[in-house]
Amino acid sequence: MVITVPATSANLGPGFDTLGLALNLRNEIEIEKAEYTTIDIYGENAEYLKSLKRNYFVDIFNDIYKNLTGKTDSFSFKFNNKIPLSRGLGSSSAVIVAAITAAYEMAQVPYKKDKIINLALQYEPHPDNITPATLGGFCVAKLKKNRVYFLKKFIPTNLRAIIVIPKKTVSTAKSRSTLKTHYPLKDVVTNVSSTAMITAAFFSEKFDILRNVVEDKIHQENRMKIMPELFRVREIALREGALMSTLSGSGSTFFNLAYKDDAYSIYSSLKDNFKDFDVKILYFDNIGVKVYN
Ligand SMILES: Nc1ncnc2c1ncn2[C@@H]1O[C@H](COP(=O)(O)OP(=O)(O)O)[C@@H](O)[C@H]1O
Ligand SMILES: N[C@@H](CCOP(=O)(O)O)C(=O)O
Repeated sequence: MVITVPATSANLGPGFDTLGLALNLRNEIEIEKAEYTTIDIYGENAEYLKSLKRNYFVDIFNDIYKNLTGKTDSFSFKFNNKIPLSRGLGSSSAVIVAAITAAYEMAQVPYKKDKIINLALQYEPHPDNITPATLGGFCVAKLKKNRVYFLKKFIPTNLRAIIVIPKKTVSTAKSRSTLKTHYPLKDVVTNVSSTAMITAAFFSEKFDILRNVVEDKIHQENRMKIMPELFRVREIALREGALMSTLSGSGSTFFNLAYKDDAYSIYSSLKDNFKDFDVKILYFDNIGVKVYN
């Protein structure tokens, strides 16, 4: 069995722990029953992942598989990773969602994708990566009494993502611990209104308005201070015609949304100005986690 899962860009600026979308940059995992467990890792951060005593995917897969079957069978795992770790592209969510889905598939227990999302919460307590990683598209998600409520919108094919990936890693957990717990009412209103406008823009496909309504007062400026170059990334992207330019998740990646006809000029300007960063033009993913038997 082969399972693939997309990278995700969460928050989209003001939509902290709420908004996220899926990118066509996918991890691929090949799993077969075996006489004894083997793990082969290729692609992004392969040497680091091979150096770890435990594998996050295998641990989650075995947990869920044992809960479903009562057994601890052996499997061969072959990872071909395209999502860089700890760069704000939802690598941990991709692992969680793929591992849970794979366990259900190998256990041959029927499931719906909302089951995957709600089970993933036990490993990642914010739904803004796990929801688009599971469903694809643009997702708005709310956590209430340990259950995720979500809506998904297909992202039209005339849009592109231009992502700027610094070498610097950011641990999401550590980054979250630095955030304030109390905010002035005016800042809260800024985030509420901006998040509502972004959601409405995606659902109505009225994207031009994004140039004027994306503001965040909760986390971005604080997080971007660890890499001041990111303020310049945003300035150049918006100058070159990006519809919105936001920190991707907890960072360090910056996410830029553009019409496909504007994407290359934004890409070129960013590539010319940030030679040490990896800059990519990506299609969006509207499928989410996918299984090929
Ligand atoms: N492909 C992978 N295989 C195994 N573990 C992974 C993989 N991708 C991510 N992880 C785990 O998730 C951690 C990164 O999670 P996190 O700090 O939330 O970064 P991100 O912003 O990419 O989600 C890694 O340190 C590793 O423990
Ligand atoms: N809402 C979360 C999103 C984290 O995304 P990641 O891709 O950095 O894991 C947060 O802002 O902490």
